[in-house]
Amino acid sequence: ASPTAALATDGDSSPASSASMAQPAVVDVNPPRGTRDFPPEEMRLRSWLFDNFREVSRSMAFEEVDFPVLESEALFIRKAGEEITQQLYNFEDKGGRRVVLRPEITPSLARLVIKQGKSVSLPLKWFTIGQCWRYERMTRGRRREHYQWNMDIFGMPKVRAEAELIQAIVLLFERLGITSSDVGIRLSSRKVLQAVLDMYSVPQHLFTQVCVIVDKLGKLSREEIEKELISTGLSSEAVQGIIEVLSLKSLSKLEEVLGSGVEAVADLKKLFSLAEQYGYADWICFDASVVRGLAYYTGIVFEAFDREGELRAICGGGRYDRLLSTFGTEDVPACGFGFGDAVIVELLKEKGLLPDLPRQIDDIVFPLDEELEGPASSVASSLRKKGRSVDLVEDKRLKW
Ligand SMILES: OCc1cccc(Br)n1
Repeated sequence: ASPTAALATDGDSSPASSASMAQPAVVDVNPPRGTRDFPPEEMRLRSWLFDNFREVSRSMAFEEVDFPVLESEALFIRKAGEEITQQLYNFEDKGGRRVVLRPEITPSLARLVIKQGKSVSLPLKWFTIGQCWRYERMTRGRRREHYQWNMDIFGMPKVRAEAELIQAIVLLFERLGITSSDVGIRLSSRKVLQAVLDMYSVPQHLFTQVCVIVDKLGKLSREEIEKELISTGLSSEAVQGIIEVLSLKSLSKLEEVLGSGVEAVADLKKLFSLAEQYGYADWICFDASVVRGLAYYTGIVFEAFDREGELRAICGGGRYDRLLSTFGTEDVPACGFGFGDAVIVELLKEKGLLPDLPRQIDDIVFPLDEELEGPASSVASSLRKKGRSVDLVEDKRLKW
């Protein structure tokens, strides 16, 4: 019954008279601001997308894991000024604990790796699909929740891990009918920025803050970026050097600037060579401006974007070799990505790639009169036991 009908009953179980049915609902039937309902048709699309996430994860021998949406706030307190930590959906629970609706999943993955400690052998290849939250002033009218597919590898220090994760992303796009002319994957390494900061003797403690600022390239004007960089204490010479290197789109040019034998260049060259072997070289391109906005990335970073339209980031990720030590334990090299459920659906709509997902019923059993209700139930039951989807219908539909 619709909420209106439920609210309009006159105290007993039967619906109230039709006159009172016209009254507006007492409670707002919309979901909380920034959140979504998934009625059957939308839920079929979401399940189809998640089934594709799962099938790619299975094909790459990743194991599914899961975590509470509710996490300790301490897992997400970082000082680098990231948007994600400034929009925490945080509160104090009835036990006085500081908790959050998680804004991302990587810290939970790291927490479980630490919890399991030596009882697991490396490398670990884990995936999960889970809802993530942010509390953003609704001035921008953006969503406050989305579902994210995460794939992460723990204990694989070499670039092979990044190459595996990028293949997973390409396999997903190909399963959905998206091609490398629709979408590209930009990649770089935070070691590029590290090398530039070293050239200008910038103190190491500024590294994550600088990464978070330069991640806004393309969103803020160059002047605003320069102003924010200067405000961290960088010299104008260092700021110009950073902007110049981050505008590079050619690996050979980068090698000219940074010199050969730089680890960043070696890593990227190795990744491009692996990409040829995997067969997805036409999907990827080097772009030194890619740094991603999460403080804990330490190496290669990548993001998929639509080549037309607003160049939205569809998914992104990177290497985070020093996240575990921020939780007080020894580091395990790691890398992973997050892939949201909303931008990809917008892209599929724009490309005319949304699948037709009709309701799936194998049989309808319909008792022609009351005497047949019993036999209809046994027919439906035996068909269901054979695995068929059976809709046992009433002879009268509730009119409301
Ligand atoms: O990717 C940033 C993000 C985090 C949580 C919720 C939403 Br919507 N978006």
